[in-house]
Amino acid sequence: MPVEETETKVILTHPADESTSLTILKHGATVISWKYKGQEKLWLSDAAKLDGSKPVRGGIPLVFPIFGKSKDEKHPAFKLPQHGFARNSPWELLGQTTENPLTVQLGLGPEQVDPELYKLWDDGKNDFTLILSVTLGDDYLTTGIEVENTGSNDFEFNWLFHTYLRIPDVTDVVVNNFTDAKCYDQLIGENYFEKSPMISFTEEFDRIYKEIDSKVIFQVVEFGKVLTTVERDNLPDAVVWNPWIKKSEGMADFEPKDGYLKMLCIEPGHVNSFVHLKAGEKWNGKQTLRNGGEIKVQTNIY
Ligand SMILES: O=P(O)(O)OC[C@H]1O[C@@H](O)[C@H](O)[C@@H](O)[C@@H]1O
Repeated sequence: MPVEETETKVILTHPADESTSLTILKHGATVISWKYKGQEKLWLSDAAKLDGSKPVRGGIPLVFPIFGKSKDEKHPAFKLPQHGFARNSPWELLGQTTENPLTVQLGLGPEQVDPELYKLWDDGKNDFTLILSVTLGDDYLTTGIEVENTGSNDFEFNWLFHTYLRIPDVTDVVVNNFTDAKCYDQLIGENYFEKSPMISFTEEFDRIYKEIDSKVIFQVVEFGKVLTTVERDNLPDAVVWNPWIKKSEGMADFEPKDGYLKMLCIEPGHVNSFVHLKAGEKWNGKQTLRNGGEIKVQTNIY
């Protein structure tokens, strides 16, 4: 069976190769595993809560309608917890949409969100439908989101795929194609242009790269070999995050404590500015993670 549904999960198995599969937890519609030919490509904490009591520490949590915590008291999302409520709500499997490549959709509307949480966004005034499409390709995983404003008032939101990539050792990898991109470094609170030809990791890392053209891809490269390629559609920003030693120690659901060496978050999103969505309108964004790839060097100067 290419698509199997249990009470808490949806499992997709590639019809031509059962060693290629993925698992989606209905809680948060979080993809918690993507195996390409038997090799796990996503990082999931050993202490991740998979029972719906917390957002999942690992896989691909979904960030909506706010990235981080709003600092603007007057903003409609000010009262929401960090990263909003999509990653912390029970999504529903809508069904399989295509056989080749294998695609399923999951949906979320206000009625599924904890009412106490939903109320914190603009006093519960915003009516929306989220549809997540998850595709398991031969050597890729695509997650696409459609946000529809089904209400009568306009609203604004951030979207982000908080993707935790599993890697052999973060100190051995570099990531390309952020060179000359605008960047906000969350650790020092400063804006600058990224100047490194490749970014590398030797300490805590938390940067928002902004307004990067859709045709620019990001690649995680280990000793000259591409491990994973990240492609984006209509998601201009990308957060790159590694908690390193101290921050990992402070997260109860982060295990093992040296797990930061085995993970790197590359998070395509629309977070530098809000998407303004008029009543009745729809917005779409998409990321594709591809196993391997040829090294491609691109610039952010146009
Ligand atoms: O602990 P959370 O809410 O899952 O967030 C994890 C990280 O998410 C990243 O996207 C942020 O840039 C970090 O600042 C944050 O620490």
